[in-house]
Amino acid sequence: MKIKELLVNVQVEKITGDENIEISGMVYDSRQAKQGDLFICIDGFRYDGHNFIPKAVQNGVCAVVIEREVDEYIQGITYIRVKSSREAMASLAASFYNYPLDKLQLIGVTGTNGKTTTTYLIKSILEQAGLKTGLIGTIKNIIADKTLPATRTTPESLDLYQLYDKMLKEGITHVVMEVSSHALDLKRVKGMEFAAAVFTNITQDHLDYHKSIEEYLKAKCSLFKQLTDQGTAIINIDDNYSNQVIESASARVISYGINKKADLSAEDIQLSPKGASFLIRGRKNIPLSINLTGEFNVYNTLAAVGVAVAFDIDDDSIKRGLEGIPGVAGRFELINESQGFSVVVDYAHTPDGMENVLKTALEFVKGKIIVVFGCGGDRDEGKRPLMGKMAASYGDYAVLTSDNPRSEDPLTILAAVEKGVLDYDSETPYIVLPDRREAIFHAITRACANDMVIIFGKGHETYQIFKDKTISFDDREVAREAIKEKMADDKK
Ligand SMILES: CC(=O)N[C@H]1[C@@H](OP(=O)(O)OP(=O)(O)OC[C@H]2O[C@@H](n3ccc(=O)[nH]c3=O)[C@H](O)[C@@H]2O)O[C@H](CO)[C@@H](O)[C@@H]1O[C@H](C)C(=O)N[C@@H](C)C(=O)N[C@H](CCC(=O)O)C(=O)O
Ligand SMILES: Nc1ncnc2c1ncn2[C@@H]1O[C@H](COP(=O)(O)OP(=O)(O)OP(=O)(O)O)[C@@H](O)[C@H]1O
Ligand SMILES: N[C@H](CCC[C@H](N)C(=O)O)C(=O)O
Ligand SMILES: [Mg+2]
Repeated sequence: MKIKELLVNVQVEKITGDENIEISGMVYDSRQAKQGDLFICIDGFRYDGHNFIPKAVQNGVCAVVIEREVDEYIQGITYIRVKSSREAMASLAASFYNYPLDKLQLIGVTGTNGKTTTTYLIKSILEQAGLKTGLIGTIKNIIADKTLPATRTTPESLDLYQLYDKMLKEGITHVVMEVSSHALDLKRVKGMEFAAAVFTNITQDHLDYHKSIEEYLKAKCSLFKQLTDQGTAIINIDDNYSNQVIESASARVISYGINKKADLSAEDIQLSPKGASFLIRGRKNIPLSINLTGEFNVYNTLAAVGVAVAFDIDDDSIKRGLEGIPGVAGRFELINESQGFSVVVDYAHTPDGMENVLKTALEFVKGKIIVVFGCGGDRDEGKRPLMGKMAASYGDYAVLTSDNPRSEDPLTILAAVEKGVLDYDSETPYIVLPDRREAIFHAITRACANDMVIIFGKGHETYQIFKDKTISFDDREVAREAIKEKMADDKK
């Protein structure tokens, strides 16, 4: 494709060099550049992509997109200067892949918690209705029967278009994706129009990035300005910020909730460790028995039903779709080795997520609740004491441990968490064990009949990120090992 043709929807400030040259691919990372590629320079948080132009040229790129003047203009290379490289990337990718979104129905899910779960529920309903649905999100990206690894919740615009293109080639008609606040702020979904957008909730997280809850909310709200004219906003009316989200919606709204009057609500909610049963009321009246527990999953279900209403899906498909899901990996996943106590691996990594799960556990756990958790390094520091407070207020015993310390010292993170435990309630017994394996073994060794050990924070993750290395680590595998060892010891 000629550069000139690619630039139709891009606001170009200046072109230096030949705009008639052909490009064969696009990249935003010099390390991935190949012969004939266009390299898009992004001025990032750690590096400035403009500094890697010589490296990209060495790797064969014939053109670059820049957003500032550079010291040296290499001969034979076409330079396209734009106002914003990230915005230009989204437009360039759309035209490079020949506008796949013209033929796909896009459904976006945003909110602090519940995005992954809700996307799986939506996919399941749409597929029961016979609609071929692709999925993009935290755990993995799914295209028909293929799965592709996910490195982030919402990929960069270029990677998104690559996925849409693949999906279209596989006959997919609907795409359900998580849209993180980072993605909205960093223009990863710039220019993409959504047929439906879901707002799950906003609670404390990511204030390292957004700096204030208002900025965080503003990023989330922007998704609802990207709805098509016939699109639908599906909004959790019980959330404190729902009004602001509704105000920003450029299309019709379907509300859902349990406490306030809503278009879709739930009644007669019964929870057990294995699932929940309830009646959907309002725009749909459907009795349901799902394999996901907790009131928060009733909310996620209502959100998915809202999308089904938007697409005019029949009740049978909705029921089969929701009841057919066995659970979502690492979300309240029960680890069962026939031990006499329960072990749960859950991805809660915010105070609100923890509170929801702990409140759910209190509904049916007869013994003690033992909580194993930590907080991510290089992430919102404000949530650390708050998560400590949740463990102290709902747990009977807390094991504070590492959860992806990244560039930080694990003990510094744990000191902030410990402060939350102590400030809330100095009576709750706890121990600090930075080694996560040791922490999980310790918790499981202490569990007695009818207790529940809840291991928070890493869910489906299969790694632990430290300053200098990333190691393989899977809470579910380690928990199984610990249970088996305890059962063998108990027999002795
Ligand atoms: C805050 C954030 O999102 N940062 C993302 C951002 O980083 P950055 O702008 O700082 O990029 P950078 O590393 O400084 O590099 C600048 C540019 O130089 C390029 N480069 C760099 C080195 C080199 O040798 N050659 C080269 O060309 C890079 O490819 C990039 O284009 O752009 C990078 C490239 O696209 C991303 O990898 C990086 O995500 C990092 C890994 C990250 O951790 N992001 C998290 C916070 C995130 O996005 N999370 C959300 C929400 C999670 C949730 O709650 O669900 C998500 O959607 O996953
Ligand atoms: N609707 C909800 N409200 C509050 N907490 C929830 C909700 N749904 C799930 N959770 C909790 O949050 C955890 C993460 O859920 P999920 O992966 O669906 O959220 P997410 O928004 O995709 O998270 P991420 O931001 O990491 O992508 C779950 O393990 C559970 O503890
Ligand atoms: N998407 C979230 C996931 C956090 C999961 C937790 N294990 C951590 O590493 O903090 C983030 O990147 O903030
Ligand atoms: Mg997610």
